[in-house]
Amino acid sequence: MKIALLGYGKMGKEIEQIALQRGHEIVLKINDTNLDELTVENLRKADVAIEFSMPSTVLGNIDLCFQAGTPIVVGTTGWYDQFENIKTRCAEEGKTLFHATNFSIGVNITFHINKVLAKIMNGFNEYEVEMEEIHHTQKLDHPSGTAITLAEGVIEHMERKKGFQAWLNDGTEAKPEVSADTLLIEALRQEAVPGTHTVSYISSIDRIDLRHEAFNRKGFATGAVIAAEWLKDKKGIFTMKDLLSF
Ligand SMILES: NC(=O)C1=CN([C@@H]2O[C@H](COP(=O)(O)OP(=O)(O)OC[C@H]3O[C@@H](n4cnc5c(N)ncnc54)[C@H](O)[C@@H]3O)[C@@H](O)[C@H]2O)C=CC1
Ligand SMILES: O=C(O)C1=N[C@H](C(=O)O)C[C@H](O)C1
Repeated sequence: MKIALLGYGKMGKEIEQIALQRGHEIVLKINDTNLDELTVENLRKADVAIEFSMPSTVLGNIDLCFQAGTPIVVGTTGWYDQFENIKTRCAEEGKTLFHATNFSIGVNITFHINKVLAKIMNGFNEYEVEMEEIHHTQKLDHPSGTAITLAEGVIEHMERKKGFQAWLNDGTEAKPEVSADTLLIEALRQEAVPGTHTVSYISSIDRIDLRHEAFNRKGFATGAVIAAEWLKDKKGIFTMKDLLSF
């Protein structure tokens, strides 16, 4: 396949390696030094675009791919307030978009177990639930997209939680007081951490942790390339649940 990489930073470079290993060709690589090459005409030369840029640039890139008619795989996080608009546009205009807050298979297994665990813990009110995400210091958004998906999984299955609130624990703000029906997500930023997520259930006598720790970015990159391959000849909006068989 001919692939356009929209965002050639940490993830774009990792995806390039995996894509080449799997026999694909990179026909366009965009970062902030060559934005003049980011055109509808150039996007039409690609079978698929893989988008890992920034919260402030992702919507423009989705729009350009829709204009070009080029299917797009979106890994960028921090734009989900616009998700329903994009979903509607994708359906109305007959376009193709694959999105995931996390493309790693291990995280998607964790998403599944998280829902099962929340269903069980719904019956055990003596446990409080909280969440922690740790990422590298260059990360622009918080909480992470993955933490949002995990929080949504808990809220869907646990009656005593109705929403979530994020706390960037960087020393500038005290831990917020949250109401009993709010799930607190603590975001920590530490040098070079690719992504660690923990959902904890804590009672006065014990603690259960569901934790996923990425050792590097290979899992995210491999999942994104597999999604791009899977998307070939499909129309509509998809995510990892459509691709995986559990
Ligand atoms: N869904 C997933 O599995 C994963 C998602 N991510 C998300 O992917 C995004 C990118 O992450 P990183 O590669 O670590 O960031 P990064 O900061 O290393 O790379 C972003 C790149 O985008 C480029 N860029 C700037 N303007 C652009 C434009 N208009 N169009 C295209 N590219 C542009 C920058 O020059 C930079 O090279 C983040 O939102 C991150 O949260 C990261 C890892 C996994
Ligand atoms: O910015 C990152 O690096 C990551 N972002 C994604 C997220 O926000 O969940 C996925 C992964 O955790 C790495």
